[in-house]
Amino acid sequence: MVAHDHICWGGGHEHADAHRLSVEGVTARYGQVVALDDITFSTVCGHTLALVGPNGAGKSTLLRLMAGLMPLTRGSITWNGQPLQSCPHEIAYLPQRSDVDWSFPLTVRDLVEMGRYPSIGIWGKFSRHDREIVDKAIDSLNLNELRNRQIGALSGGQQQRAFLARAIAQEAHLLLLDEPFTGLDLPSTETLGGLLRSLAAEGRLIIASHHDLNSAPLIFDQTLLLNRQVIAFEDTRQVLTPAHISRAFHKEDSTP
Ligand SMILES: Nc1ncnc2c1ncn2[C@@H]1O[C@H](COP(=O)(O)OP(=O)(O)OP(=O)(O)O)[C@@H](O)[C@H]1O
Repeated sequence: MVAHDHICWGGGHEHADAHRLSVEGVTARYGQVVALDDITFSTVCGHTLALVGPNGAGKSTLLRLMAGLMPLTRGSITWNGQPLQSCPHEIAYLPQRSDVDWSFPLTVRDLVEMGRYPSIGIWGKFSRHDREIVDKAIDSLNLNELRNRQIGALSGGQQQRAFLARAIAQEAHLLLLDEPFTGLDLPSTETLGGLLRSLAAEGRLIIASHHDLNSAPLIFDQTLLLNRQVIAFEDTRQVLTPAHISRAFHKEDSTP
């Protein structure tokens, strides 16, 4: 059950048998543009991981690669040693809000039910078990009162919660979120941050692109700082140092 309204401090919640994501030597191009060059990192469920870097650093590209929405030029992405693309049911991808057609006629419940499609197929029949999972996902994200509302008529924070409910209904362990905090006010940011920490503590791996360096340590226990290449990776407080940030954002390093 996810019902936290606060941002908590501290490290991730690793379990001995946690699922492992490994990204090794990943390179990706758009034509002649090298968007990512030799990216390597590895982590396990139980963590919230921020992708931080300047505009054009490759954050969205890395999320799209992991979601299987574009091909790798080189390298591999594995989930417990298997190609990640062989486990599509494990991946829930939440695009940037600007990439979603909010005018599409879809209620919150319709959206959350879509989380069951990877298991039952688009034309599959909903069982009582599927309906229970959908109800539970809606309930756990406090969306009961909004279940029949069109997704275009939700606030930004409610829209993110609806997409998270879909991911929970899917029973995915890897949640890939593209700039989920963009446009949210402080209370909504705190609510969503607390939810992400709770979802990770329940055994999922949350990876999100993030622009706000101040809130990053409050929400994410791990950070991958990148600018086409990896600048630093590991605990957020050790990654987001002035020296690393200067390197990533191409500023002068003012540290002695
Ligand atoms: N469809 C595309 N065609 C060509 N080049 C692209 C395309 N999408 C992204 N790029 C380029 O790939 C690089 C990485 O872009 P990406 O969107 O992954 O960066 P980002 O870190 O998510 O940026 P932002 O913070 O601005 O969202 C940039 O140089 C960008 O111009």
